Amino acid sequence: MASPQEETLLARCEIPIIDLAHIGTEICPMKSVVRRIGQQLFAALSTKGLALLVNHGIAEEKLKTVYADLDNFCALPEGCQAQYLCNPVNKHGYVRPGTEQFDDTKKELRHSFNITTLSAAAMPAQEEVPDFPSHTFPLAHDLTNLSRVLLQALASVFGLPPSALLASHSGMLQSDGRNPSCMQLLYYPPVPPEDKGPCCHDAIAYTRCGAHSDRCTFTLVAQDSEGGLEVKLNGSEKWQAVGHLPGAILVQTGELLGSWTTNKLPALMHRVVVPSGMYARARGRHCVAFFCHPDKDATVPPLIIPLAPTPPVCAPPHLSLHHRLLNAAHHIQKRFRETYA
Ligand SMILES: O=C(O)CCC(=O)C(=O)O
Ligand SMILES: [Fe+2]
Repeated sequence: MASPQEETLLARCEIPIIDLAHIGTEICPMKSVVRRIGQQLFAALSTKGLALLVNHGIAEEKLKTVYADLDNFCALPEGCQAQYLCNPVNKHGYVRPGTEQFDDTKKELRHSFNITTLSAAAMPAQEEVPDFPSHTFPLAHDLTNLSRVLLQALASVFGLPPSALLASHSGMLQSDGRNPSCMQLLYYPPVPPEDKGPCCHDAIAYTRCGAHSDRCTFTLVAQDSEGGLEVKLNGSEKWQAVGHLPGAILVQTGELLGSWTTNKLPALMHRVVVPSGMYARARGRHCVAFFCHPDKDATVPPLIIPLAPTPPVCAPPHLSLHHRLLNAAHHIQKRFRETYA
């Protein structure tokens, strides 16, 4: 389980919770609800960098099925997994532990299966992971639709027509190479027993995911109850455990939203640490992260940033003025080169 309840941001009521009930559909959302969500999202992302979404309509069962499928994939022989290794061009496929490193000082224990194209031919065969595409593709559609709702909500708060940010993110998971959005299935295996834990000086340094901010507009994160996700809230240098609200989906600010808003909505620094408890270390953790990206050729219309009291903000070190001048595609290519071995 997560670290003791009182130690998490959630238990201290420090994470804004946004209720998406009565939103309507992604094609025809209720204008007044979209406006309210936009205001709540802006307040949450400008002051904290993250929010929890509830009543989003994505059934927990769908996530659990996908977590089980990923377990099955990770249990396949290496030779079989090798057929599905991540394609360097479209980034679709399996990434072995240690291949994508955010922290060079530790070994990162993480399997990921990236879904960037909804083509059954690019997925493990039926005899390897039964029904993998029919379990994952509907979830990818749901997360794309949820992202579209949030893009409309953000457009409303930035004084833009509802379709403005949808237009710059029109290629999400369209499988035509126009847009790098990705649904990433993550499995963090149990910590090897030779890693003695934080109290031992000669411990082998493992972690689950090193500190970073995401290179997208925003990220949606669904996780199991194992815990380990930590964040630095906007303006703070302290790592704090997020905690787990069953059924909720986290939204966290990515680097592009940070740069478009001149850091009024700064990218959230986050990491996933190995748990300290012996039993928790012996269990794996599952997560689905949906990285919502703009189209590669997108230009974002000028945003009217609402006046909101925001605490002083620390930009992540890699967000320089030079970075803000790069277009979306350059930015993403540069960050992939930095993190993929
Ligand atoms: O596992 C998580 O909760 C977050 C993973 C993550 O930050 C990432 O893959 O970018
Ligand atoms: Fe991340």
